[in-house]
Amino acid sequence: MITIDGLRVELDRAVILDGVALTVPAGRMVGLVGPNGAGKSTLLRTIAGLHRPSRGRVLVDGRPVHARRPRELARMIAYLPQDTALSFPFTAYQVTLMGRHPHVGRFAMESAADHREAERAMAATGTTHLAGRSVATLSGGERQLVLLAKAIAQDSPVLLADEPVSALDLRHQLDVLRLLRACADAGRTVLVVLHDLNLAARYCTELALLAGGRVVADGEPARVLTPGHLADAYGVRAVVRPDDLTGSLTVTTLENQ
Ligand SMILES: Nc1ncnc2c1ncn2[C@@H]1O[C@H](COP(=O)(O)OP(=O)(O)OP(=O)(O)O)[C@@H](O)[C@H]1O
Repeated sequence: MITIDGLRVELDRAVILDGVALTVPAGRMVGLVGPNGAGKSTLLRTIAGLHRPSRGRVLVDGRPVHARRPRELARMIAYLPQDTALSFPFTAYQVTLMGRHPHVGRFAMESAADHREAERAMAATGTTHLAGRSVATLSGGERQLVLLAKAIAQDSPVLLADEPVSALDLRHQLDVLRLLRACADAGRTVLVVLHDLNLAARYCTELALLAGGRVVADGEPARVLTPGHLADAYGVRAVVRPDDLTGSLTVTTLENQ
């Protein structure tokens, strides 16, 4: 579904990503992990068509993202940004319903089916009780969940989420990652930026570890989360062990190198 090859992205004449290659088939949930400033958000934004590669290519469903018209791209890709600040006083329901816009005719109103999708997305993200609230008055976590509802309502084959659990409590973190994984299991392609390596190992089918604008390692969590890769990428000493309870890997950091 997503093919990235020899990707170089420059912003304000600085090279942010270089030589990035990544292939993500449908039905996978890939966690983008790596230190601050590694280029994770830039990579997600480039796949979303918001940055233009200076070299290489980003194909979604076989076509370069930049060759697609915005509306067509919005039907292919839902993008949940890291910054969830919303300055307009729309209600949470109106914001969620905006996820349906790529599917609504130019001068048409949302159909009953669009409303049903929005309601379903709010139920799936546990935000139904916020429907009538102005998004300007929501807490950071509530806003993050409503923007996820909007992305889910968009019902696109590709879902890109930049740190979707950064403002969430323990319970909501699990709910959201379970929901994203269910989207992948249902055949969507999910790319998610996460800082919590334990959650990433538990919920993602694959990981891509970025550092300094390059992919240090990618593949199954056990291939990526090795002490050597973590030392290279983060400059920390870490122990990686299987967790008896979850069955996935856990990373314990010992100290900075
Ligand atoms: N418009 C820009 N002009 C110049 N440099 C930029 C621009 N946008 C981002 N950068 C730089 O690119 C690098 C990668 O940024 P990016 O936001 O992709 O990192 P990240 O891995 O998502 O980091 P974090 O985990 O802190 O969110 C950073 O050093 C950042 O300062």
